[in-house]
Amino acid sequence: MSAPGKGQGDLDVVELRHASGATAQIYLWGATLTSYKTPDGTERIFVSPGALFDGKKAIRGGVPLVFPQFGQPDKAMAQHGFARTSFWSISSIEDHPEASTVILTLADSEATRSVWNFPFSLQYVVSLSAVSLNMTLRIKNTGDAAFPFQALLHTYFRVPNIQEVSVRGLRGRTYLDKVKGGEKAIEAADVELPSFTDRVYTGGKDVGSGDGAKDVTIGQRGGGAMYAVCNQGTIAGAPMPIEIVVWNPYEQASPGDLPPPAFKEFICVEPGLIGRTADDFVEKHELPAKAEACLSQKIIPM
Ligand SMILES: O=P(O)(O)OC[C@H]1O[C@@H](O)[C@H](O)[C@@H](O)[C@@H]1O
Repeated sequence: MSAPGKGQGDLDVVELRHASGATAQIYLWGATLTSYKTPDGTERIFVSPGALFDGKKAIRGGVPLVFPQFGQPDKAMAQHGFARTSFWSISSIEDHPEASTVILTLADSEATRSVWNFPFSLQYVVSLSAVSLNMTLRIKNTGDAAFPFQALLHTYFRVPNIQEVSVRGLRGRTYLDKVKGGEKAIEAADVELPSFTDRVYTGGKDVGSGDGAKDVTIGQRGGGAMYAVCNQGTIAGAPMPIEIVVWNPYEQASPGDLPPPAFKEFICVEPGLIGRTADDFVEKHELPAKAEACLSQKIIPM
């Protein structure tokens, strides 16, 4: 039976337990998913051994939610926004034969309005089945005027060794290389990460067509896939191209709460609604008054 409980630092968590034996754990602090185990008991998500569970700093690892900004274009707001450093509320926890599901919510408050003055409500649906984990962030503009926003699911996938990982499905897409000062290039091959990597892949023309072309797989170089990942997004009902951030800091850029060599054990592959045009991340998306945006990632461990 899925249920709320207590996690590290005495923080509130929801434990999802599906009848198949699959489990997941989501902290109300940041609505951060910190564990996803398949029915065989294998952990699929990485959390840093240096992660803080103090209700102050974002949890390093898991699946932090990035909203309403990516990075820090607006210096008055924290990097990656406030969703990952807010206390969320439980709306429902349900166990059904096909899936166990939790719904968490967050709405604007004095604290959020002081850094981003828009009314909104977020709903985060995490659904665990025998074969997959599905995370969907719904963003509702509850106000009377459109607002600009960005959103990502900042997933830290657990991998045996970052140096042996390759990401398939991004070939042919333009990317912005943050390690090279924002230089643009077209991806010619499967993505490998032999060193510090921080790239934003644009949503290709094929992306969002609903034909499965948006799928990305994470696997061993020259070997089999470890994860099939399906990323989708809509704004006001219209399918959107989904950008994908691929990040691993190696030792060079590991932050303080990620003590080396912990970087070896994950790859971030983060679907996002980042920029309004396919190759421009400067102009944010707009969510019209009363409209809803939706961003989801489905993970199928192989
Ligand atoms: O340290 P943070 O705020 O969690 O961010 C981690 C990384 O998140 C990625 O999404 C960004 O592309 C990186 O530039 C950033 O360093």
